Amino acid sequence: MITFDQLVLASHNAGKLKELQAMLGGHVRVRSIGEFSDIEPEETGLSFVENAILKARNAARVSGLPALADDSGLAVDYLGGAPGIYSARYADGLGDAANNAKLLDALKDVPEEQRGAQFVSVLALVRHADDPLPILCEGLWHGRILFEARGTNGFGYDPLFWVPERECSSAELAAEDKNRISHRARAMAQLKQRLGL
Ligand SMILES: O=c1nc[nH]c2c1ncn2[C@H]1C[C@H](O)[C@@H](COP(=O)(O)OP(=O)(O)OP(=O)(O)O)O1
Ligand SMILES: [Mg+2]
Repeated sequence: MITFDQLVLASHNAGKLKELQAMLGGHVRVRSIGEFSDIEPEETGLSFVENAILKARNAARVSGLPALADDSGLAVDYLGGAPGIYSARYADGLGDAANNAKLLDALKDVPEEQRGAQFVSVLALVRHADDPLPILCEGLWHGRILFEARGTNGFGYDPLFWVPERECSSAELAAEDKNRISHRARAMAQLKQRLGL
């Protein structure tokens, strides 16, 4: 079993960091990549897995600590799984509001029953930068894309993601509730099991 007393979170996204900290904070001392570097590695992989490993290795390299990365995104059925690994860059780097506007526009004439989507999270944990055996965990969260934004909690595509099991949008969930049922929560539950936490 892997043991360590500190872990660096390899994310530059404040919303994601907050969620990962809330899920892990009680178990291990969590540091943030921002303490070590402001430079975001280019996400050149073709899969969530490749990008998660790439971000984790980069964080381990700059920090000298074990590192955990999340690569995540929204896969929309009607769009053949897009924006997927390109979710953060969907509107050419213009940010969450532009990404959400572009998605609403792409689905503007699509009826409710064809608006299915999944959030995907892959977590990669490396013990050091060259770790030959990263731990990988994944989580999916099924829902639907709304016709307009609802709610102000969370980040990213949360205002557009309808959560059938709660009958509200992801941005209308309290943080603690989202952190129990989200894609990231599911991946994290697996990771904790793997680590014996
Ligand atoms: O729970 C979520 N609620 C709403 N939106 C979400 C969620 N989870 C991922 N997403 C969206 C945000 C971003 O558009 C993309 C992740 O992109 P991704 O590259 O993994 O993260 P990022 O660039 O924001 O930060 P970083 O790479 O430094 O961890 O998917
Ligand atoms: Mg990113």
